[in-house]
Amino acid sequence: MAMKIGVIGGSGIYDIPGLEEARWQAVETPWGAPSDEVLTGRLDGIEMVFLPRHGRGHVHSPTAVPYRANIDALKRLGVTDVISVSACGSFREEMAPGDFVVVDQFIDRTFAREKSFFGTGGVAHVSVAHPTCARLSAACVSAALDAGITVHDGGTYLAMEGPQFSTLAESRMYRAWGADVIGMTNMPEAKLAREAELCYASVAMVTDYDCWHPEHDNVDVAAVIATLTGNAEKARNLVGRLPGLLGSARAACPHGCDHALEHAMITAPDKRDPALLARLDAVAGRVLG
Ligand SMILES: CSC[C@H]1O[C@H](OP(=O)(O)O)[C@H](O)[C@@H]1O
Ligand SMILES: Nc1ncnc2[nH]cnc12
Repeated sequence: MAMKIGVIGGSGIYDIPGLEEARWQAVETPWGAPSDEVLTGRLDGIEMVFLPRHGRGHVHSPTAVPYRANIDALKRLGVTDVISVSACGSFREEMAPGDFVVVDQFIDRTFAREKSFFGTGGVAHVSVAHPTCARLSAACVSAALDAGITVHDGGTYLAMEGPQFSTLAESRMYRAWGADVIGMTNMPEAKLAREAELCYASVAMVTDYDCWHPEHDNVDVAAVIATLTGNAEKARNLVGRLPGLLGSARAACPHGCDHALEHAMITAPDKRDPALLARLDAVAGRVLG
């Protein structure tokens, strides 16, 4: 199978320059419109699809990002591996602004979003014990090291609803829970990628110390943007190295991301809702036949 890399760009990352035959194109999905048109093209001979999570011009709030449409659109376009690039706050002294964290765990505190492609008439339960792909994450760590970025291999990302930043009590509590970084978007994105049988890795770029650190100012958008200006360049450098590391011929995922739905559907075939099955054509077509 051919490798096709999808990149979801977060705050401060609204395009990726340097794609060959780059073209912005609209994609329709049964879950509505994605955040924006997608940018398709090739990098070092590998097909790439880029999607700005909040839309160009940062239109969608974290709650309003159409997560299901975004993941469906990438799947529909034949993407096999998704790299999420996000801004985040840090709960650890040693994870400093400017550092990257290749996240491997999440605590999902979001509550106002559609979190699954499945539902009445088509119930499925996938495992998210290991919510990111270890193979793809390892490639991101290598790409970051090659690019001279200070990168932390693994970390727990707390996904909050927002759009307001955390209170001091929340920030202290999340630290005590063992969270390493905080953001507003990687959930339900990671869960939906798993349901769609896509390998998913999350590169979180530290922009601030949230509000827990006695020697740093409380986070605000100006601080995030100031750090992001440098981080965005680093992120593009990282992404530019991925085609060389991943290669064009893709072996099946050794961790089973691309077979996550194998034993997940529990609704009896004669009880399934044809309308829902139709919407699942791209996401679950492999198992629904
Ligand atoms: C602009 S500060 C808060 C905003 O930034 C992060 O966005 P993303 O995860 O898409 O990079 C954070 O999650 C909030 O949405
Ligand atoms: N401290 C923070 N909390 C939530 N989302 C963020 N994105 C960047 N910094 C953040």
